[in-house]
Amino acid sequence: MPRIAIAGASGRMGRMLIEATLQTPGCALHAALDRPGSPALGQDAALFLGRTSGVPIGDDLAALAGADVLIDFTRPEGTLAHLARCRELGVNMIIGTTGFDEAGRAAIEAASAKIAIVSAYNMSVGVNLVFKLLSVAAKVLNQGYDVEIVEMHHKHKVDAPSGTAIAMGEAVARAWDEELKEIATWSREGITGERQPGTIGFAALRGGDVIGDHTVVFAGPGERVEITHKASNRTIYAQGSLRAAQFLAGRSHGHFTMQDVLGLN
Ligand SMILES: NC(=O)C1=CN([C@@H]2O[C@H](COP(=O)(O)OP(=O)(O)OC[C@H]3O[C@@H](n4cnc5c(N)ncnc54)[C@H](OP(=O)(O)O)[C@@H]3O)[C@@H](O)[C@H]2O)C=CC1
Ligand SMILES: O=C(O)C1=N[C@H](C(=O)O)C[C@H](O)C1
Repeated sequence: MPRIAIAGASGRMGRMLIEATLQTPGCALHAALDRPGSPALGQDAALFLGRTSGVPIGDDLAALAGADVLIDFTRPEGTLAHLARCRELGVNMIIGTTGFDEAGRAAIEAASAKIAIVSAYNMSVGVNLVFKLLSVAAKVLNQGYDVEIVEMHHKHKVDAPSGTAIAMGEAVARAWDEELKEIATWSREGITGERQPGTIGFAALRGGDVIGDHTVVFAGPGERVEITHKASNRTIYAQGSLRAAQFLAGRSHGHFTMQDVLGLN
């Protein structure tokens, strides 16, 4: 039975994860964390569900001791602080946070020599299937097709483009034997000149309560292929995270993705 700690306990994803953990037979809620100064500190982690779990929300990372896995959907700086403590304590991690820079990604990779980590910019089954579809589409539509990635999220999202959009761009770039950072056009404004062939364009829309929509457009001569995923409930990310926690049970180290968890690799 994985003993699960959850970071960002009062956040949008933290709450979904607490609910899913409490509802999943074989999973136990071990600790709930939020940042120092959070108004949620001291509350029962399940208060928002109108029930009690016996686990108060705290900011002391010592509460991680004895957990099998920390599920972390917070911010890069929070996740990296949690990563350091998990590494010391030998607690595995599921990382859903987006917006890491290269140094952050390298820190996660380095920590995976000591603890087992699943990190993924999108934990849903559907998006992970889309990564596969994109790889096939990009191999077929590899000449004369312009790729544009459009995403829309709720008005509270702080990073752009979304981690998922970046991962979709990476799936296309990989299929073309390219590095995304060499061929990405992250945004456009003003007199941009004509589109350069072989580039991947990104557009990020923000508004309302949109959970997460992503479309990859392959625009070619005389036709357009569009591959779209739309999230209508955050439970898809929580369920994927719990699958990842079960996947890590008994693993001591290594860096895995949701493709590994879902057997898509
Ligand atoms: N991989 C995936 O499948 C998904 C990834 N995400 C990603 O997960 C992250 C969280 O999203 P969401 O739940 O919507 O965000 P929220 O802002 O709703 O929740 C974030 C939580 O983390 C806390 N937090 C913020 N900064 C820190 C810090 N430095 N240390 C510790 N805790 C901190 C927040 O506390 P406070 O509110 O007090 O600041 C809050 O409780 C984002 O990066 C998002 O892109 C989201 C959905 C799916
Ligand atoms: O912030 C969100 O909400 C989401 N973030 C992830 C991302 O950046 O891709 C996953 C999902 O799209 C929701």
